[in-house]
Amino acid sequence: MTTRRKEDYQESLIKRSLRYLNTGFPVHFTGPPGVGKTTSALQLAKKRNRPVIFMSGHEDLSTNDLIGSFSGYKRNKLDDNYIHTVRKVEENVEESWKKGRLYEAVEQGHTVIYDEFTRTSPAVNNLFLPVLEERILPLFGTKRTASYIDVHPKFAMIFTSNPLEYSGVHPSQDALRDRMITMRFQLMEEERKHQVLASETSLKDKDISMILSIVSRAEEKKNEQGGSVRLPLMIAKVADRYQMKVSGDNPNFREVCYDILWHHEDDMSDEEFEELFSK
Ligand SMILES: Nc1ncnc2c1ncn2[C@@H]1O[C@H](COP(=O)(O)OP(=O)(O)OP(=O)(O)O)[C@@H](O)[C@H]1O
Repeated sequence: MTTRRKEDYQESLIKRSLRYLNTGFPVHFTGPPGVGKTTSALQLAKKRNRPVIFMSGHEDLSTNDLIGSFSGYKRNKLDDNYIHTVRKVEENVEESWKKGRLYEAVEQGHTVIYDEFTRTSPAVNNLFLPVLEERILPLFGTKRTASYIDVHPKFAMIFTSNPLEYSGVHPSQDALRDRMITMRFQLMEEERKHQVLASETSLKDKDISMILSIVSRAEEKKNEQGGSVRLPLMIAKVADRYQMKVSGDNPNFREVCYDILWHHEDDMSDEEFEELFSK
C-alpha cells in the first residue's frame, strides 16, 4: 500500500465514524495501546462542532460521578427591613444538587469521549444501556423528582478500549457492545508511524526512519510487540526540540534512546543496546 492510501484509511475511518454518530449510533475504537485510538476519537469529536466532554474509565467511577449527587444544603436568607418599623425575615433551606458529567452532556447534546471505558465496573457502565438505546438517562438513587431525563438529539458518544488481554480491563458487557459500532485498530505499521512522526516533528525522513529502526530493534530484543507509535514519537520530539543529530555517534541522542527504551535490568544488555545503532 502506498503512503497516500494509508492516509486515506485514517480519514476514511473518521469519515465513516462521523456518519454513524450523526445517525445516532455510538462508535467504539478498540485495539492495542499507542495506536492512535484516543487521538482519532478527539479528531472525530471535533468534527461534530459540538462541545466535547472527555471522561476516562476507572475502577472508582460511580453512577454519582455520571448522573450527579446531592452535595449539601443551600440556604437563602432574605432580611427585609424596608420600612423600619416592619422587619420580615424569610429563610429557605434546600438541598443542592451537583450535576454529573453525563447528565450535563446528555441534557445539552455534547459529544462524550469515554476513554478506556472497560476500566470502569460493568455495573456502573450499565447506566449507558438506556442512554444509548431508549435515549433516556435514568436518575435512580438521586432523590430527584423526575425519574429520568431525555437525551438531547445531538448527544453522541465515542468509546475507546484496549482488548481483554491488557491488564486492568473488565470484560465489556455484550449488551453494551451490541449498541455500539466497533472499529478495530490494528498495530501501527512502520509507514503509518513514519507519517505520524513526520506530521508531529520537522525531522527529515532519513532521521525518522533511523528512529523507527532503533525502536523496532529494541522491541525485538525485549520481545515486545511493536506497533505503538508512543516511544518513537517521544524520541523524535526530543531530538527535534533540541535539534539533535539523529545518529549513534551523538552521545546526547544515545542518552535519549537509553532513557526512553531501556526500562529495567532484563530489557537489554549494554552490548545489545549498542547493537541498536549498528548500521
Ligand atoms: N494520527 C496521529 N497524529 C499525531 N499523533 C498521533 C496520531 N496518532 C497517535 N498519535 C500520538 O501517539 C500517541 C499515542 O496515541 P493515542 O493515545 O491516541 O493511542 P491509543 O491507541 O489511544 O493508546 P492507549 O490505548 O494506550 O490509550 C499520542 O502521543 C498521540 O498524540
